[in-house]
Amino acid sequence: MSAIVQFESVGLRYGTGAEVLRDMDFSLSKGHFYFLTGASGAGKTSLLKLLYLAQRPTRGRIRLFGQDLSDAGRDELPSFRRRIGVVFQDFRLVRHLSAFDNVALPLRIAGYAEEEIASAVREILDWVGLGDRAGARPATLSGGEQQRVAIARAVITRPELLVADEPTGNVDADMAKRLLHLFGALNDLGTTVVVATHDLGLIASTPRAQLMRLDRGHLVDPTGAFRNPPNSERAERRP
Ligand SMILES: Nc1ncnc2c1ncn2[C@@H]1O[C@H](COP(=O)(O)OP(=O)(O)OP(=O)(O)O)[C@@H](O)[C@H]1O
Repeated sequence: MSAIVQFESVGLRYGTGAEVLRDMDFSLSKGHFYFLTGASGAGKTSLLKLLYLAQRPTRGRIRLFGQDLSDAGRDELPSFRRRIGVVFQDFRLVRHLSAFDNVALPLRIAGYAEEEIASAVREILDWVGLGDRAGARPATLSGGEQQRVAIARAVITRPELLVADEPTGNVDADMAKRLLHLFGALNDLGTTVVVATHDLGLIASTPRAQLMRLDRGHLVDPTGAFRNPPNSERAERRP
């Protein structure tokens, strides 16, 4: 199985502070499903930012889709970003656009026909249980509803890599399961999924997923970290 992401001796610091990520050496296999866990402040969001190219590492090398990012110029980054779907912790919906238009945005940018966009957006909004709120602006939606719009927007293009930061933090357990099912369906279509979460129940209910655990900026047990649950025999048998 080929790697979609490779980190080699990667470190990240903000400004002149101490490194918040250090000695990151790992690779993610194409088409796999990963959970990223760790205490608050361990560096999960920072690691995801490196994955969706909102931050560059302060040392080391990252290869994404087989290309070394240190060789990529700023003008090349948008073409990488188009291949990545992101669910931000704070949603980042466009305030003056309806739920429908927020979800449609990536397809419009990619130049799809309006007819195609309409059916795709309706389908995904139904999936996340917001079929009847398509015309609502973000300010009139609850936190959980906004989160579901953000998820719909991130998955609508069937990205090669989906990166989600606490995507079920604002929804109830039933909706969390449903959203995980959606991520699973996308994963079945070949998308590599990386989900940062504190929700151990979610992890336990997703046996296909592998586990990455961060402890104060360090990936714990890089050789054994990619198992769910860690060190189980079942996980050992994965290809
Ligand atoms: N823009 C920034 N400037 C300076 N320090 C930052 C910045 N963003 C994060 N940090 C610091 O980096 C460390 C890791 O933060 P990060 O947000 O990646 O952790 P996290 O595991 O996602 O936490 P949480 O679960 O609370 O979201 C923390 O010590 C944090 O204070």
